[in-house]
Amino acid sequence: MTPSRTVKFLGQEEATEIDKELFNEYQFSVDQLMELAGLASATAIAKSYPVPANSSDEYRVLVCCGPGNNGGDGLVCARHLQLFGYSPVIFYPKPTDKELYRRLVTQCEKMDIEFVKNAPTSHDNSFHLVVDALFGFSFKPPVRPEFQPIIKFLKDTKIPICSIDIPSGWDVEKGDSDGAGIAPALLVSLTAPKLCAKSFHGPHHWLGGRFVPRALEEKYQLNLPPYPGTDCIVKLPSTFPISDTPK
Ligand SMILES: NC(=O)C1=CN([C@@H]2O[C@H](COP(=O)(O)OP(=O)(O)OC[C@H]3O[C@@H](n4cnc5c(N)ncnc54)[C@H](O)[C@@H]3O)[C@@H](O)[C@H]2O)[C@H](O)CC1
Ligand SMILES: [K+]
Repeated sequence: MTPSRTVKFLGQEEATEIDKELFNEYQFSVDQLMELAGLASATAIAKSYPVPANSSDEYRVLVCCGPGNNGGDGLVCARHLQLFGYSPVIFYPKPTDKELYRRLVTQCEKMDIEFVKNAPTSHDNSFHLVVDALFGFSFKPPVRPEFQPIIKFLKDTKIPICSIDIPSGWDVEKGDSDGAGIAPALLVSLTAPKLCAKSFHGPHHWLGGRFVPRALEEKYQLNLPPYPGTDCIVKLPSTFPISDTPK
């Protein structure tokens, strides 16, 4: 029988296990993978929402960053978005006191990327896009009180949301089970989609994080689609053939 080539959806535990294996067995550093994750995210955004040619208006993007590695991906993404011609503004309410994060913040500050202190309100229409880099695959519901205002903004806003790895606030495995969560227009799944991606019905689903060694892909039977040429992202169909459930 021909082996199934449908991409695998990861449970929370398996995503964590693969992440650990990349760091411990394959000896990647967080900085390396975060740079590729953030670059893939910015590339997916640029492919889906290009800056209009010959426009003199700023293309403002609000990048909301959380306290973990998902937030780090957001800081990297903001830096690349600026290099791609966007005008990112960062909301980073709980900066992580670790050297890696301090360096990422310094890089953004030195590139004149603005940091805002207050969570935007749903009346704020000054942005063309919002990047959701609040929580990734380590999120455990419910959202703690300090992040509720920004999640409320993401639920209420009409501005297209681009989520990195997980739509924030969604259960990593059950997804948006009650339909009351945020509704991103774009999702960049990193390494492989997580089970929650089955609830994603937006128009732009990308796979990024082109750093998975072949042996690791085979060990976890990820069945990743081929990346075209030298691209760092590949488009995933919005509706997947469902073949995998966590063991
Ligand atoms: N292998 C890969 O694909 C890589 C992915 N990357 C990105 O890393 C995140 C996972 O990062 P991690 O640090 O493990 O966790 P999170 O960012 O998801 O969040 C942890 C952070 O959030 C807090 N938190 C958890 N639950 C709640 C809650 N209910 N309310 C409020 N706060 C919460 C927790 O305390 C932590 O502070 C992955 O998704 C990718 O985006 C890497 O960058 C590269 C490798
Ligand atoms: K996210």
